[in-house]
Amino acid sequence: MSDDEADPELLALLRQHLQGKLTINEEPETGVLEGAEYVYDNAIDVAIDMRSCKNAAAAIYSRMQRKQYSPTTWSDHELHPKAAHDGGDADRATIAFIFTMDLLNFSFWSEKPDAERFAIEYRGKRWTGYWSLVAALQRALDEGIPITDSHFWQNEQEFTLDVLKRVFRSCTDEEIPLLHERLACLREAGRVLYEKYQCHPVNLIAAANGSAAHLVNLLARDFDCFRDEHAFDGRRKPIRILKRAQILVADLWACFEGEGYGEFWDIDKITMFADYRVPQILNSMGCLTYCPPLNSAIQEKREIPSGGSWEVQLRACTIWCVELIRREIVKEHPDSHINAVLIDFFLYDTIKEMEVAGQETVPHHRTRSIWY
Ligand SMILES: Nc1nc2c(c(CN[C@H]3C=C[C@H](O)[C@@H]3O)cn2[C@@H]2O[C@H](COP(=O)(O)O)[C@@H](O)[C@H]2O)c(=O)[nH]1
Repeated sequence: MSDDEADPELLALLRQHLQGKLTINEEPETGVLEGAEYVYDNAIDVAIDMRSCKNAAAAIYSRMQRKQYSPTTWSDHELHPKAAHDGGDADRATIAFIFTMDLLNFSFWSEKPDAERFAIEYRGKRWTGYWSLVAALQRALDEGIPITDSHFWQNEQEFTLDVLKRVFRSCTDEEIPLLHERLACLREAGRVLYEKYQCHPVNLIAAANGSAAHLVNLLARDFDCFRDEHAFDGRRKPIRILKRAQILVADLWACFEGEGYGEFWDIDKITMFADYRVPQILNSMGCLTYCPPLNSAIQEKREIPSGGSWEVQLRACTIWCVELIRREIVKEHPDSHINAVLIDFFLYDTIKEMEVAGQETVPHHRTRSIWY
């Protein structure tokens, strides 16, 4: 066959595709990692130190091994719901809990001293930060408030701002940040679940056909409050961070231990979750470094605008930094089942242990938004 004659088999495939008879199995992609690398390549205020990343990879791997870190670690936390693994009503309730939790999983940081910051009293303990959210939801359910029911979220007579205030009532004088925004997230989610998913997030999972990336894309497509993407540096396409959409998929995967409602064949496509804690520990390990003005803003606990160049560079470079650490671990330990989700969970839990032990060496950055 001369060079200018096309391969007849390829022509036949192309003809079938054009006639819609052939669906080339396009693997869903979220685009998060592509955007993170683009920002890293164009960042001037945030940098990644490769030597520190190599050292961090070795330290993280050995500590994860020692702690036998796995998806089951998620359920070890006393406040997290436990999967029944039978696909019945209990598991549906767990899905509704995790969906509600990750709708509201943002912005708990406070400038007040520990004794005065927003805190939830539950099961005889004071919970702050992310755990205050989980405690508040568990307490509401114990008190008969159907806070995880999407019908309730849409009922403006029954579910008022005052009811949400009660759900998040603090044992200090400080209220939970962004209370109105949290109500708006629940109202929107209730409407979308009613319009598209027969009022329950279990139908969202079904629509994803076992793909983590597809579920993330459905969340970003259908819910404004999950569409965590931002303009950067004049680039035509926004940078997709999708932190709460991704952590929702990861929490389902971890809670159900990769089975049943937590089974995603492409879970390794999920990146770390760009919050305000993981950048903090990566900065303290020397992996992530900032230009002097940004570093001063963080050290002096000045607020950094949501969606601004500094903040997008910080979040995207954190995603890329964890990806480099993941690649380093996989290169040194090809048989390890470590993915970005487990590295992220491990880093978050580690910085929280450091916080409790008073061992934080650098502050986390302060941005107030519904994205993280
Ligand atoms: N990247 C990342 N960010 C995470 C988490 C979690 C909790 N995940 C649990 C599930 C499995 C893990 O083992 C954890 O036990 C919360 N956050 C975010 O941090 C911030 C809260 O910080 P603070 O106010 O100090 O509690 C806020 O943006 C919140 O969305 C995580 O895992 N990864």
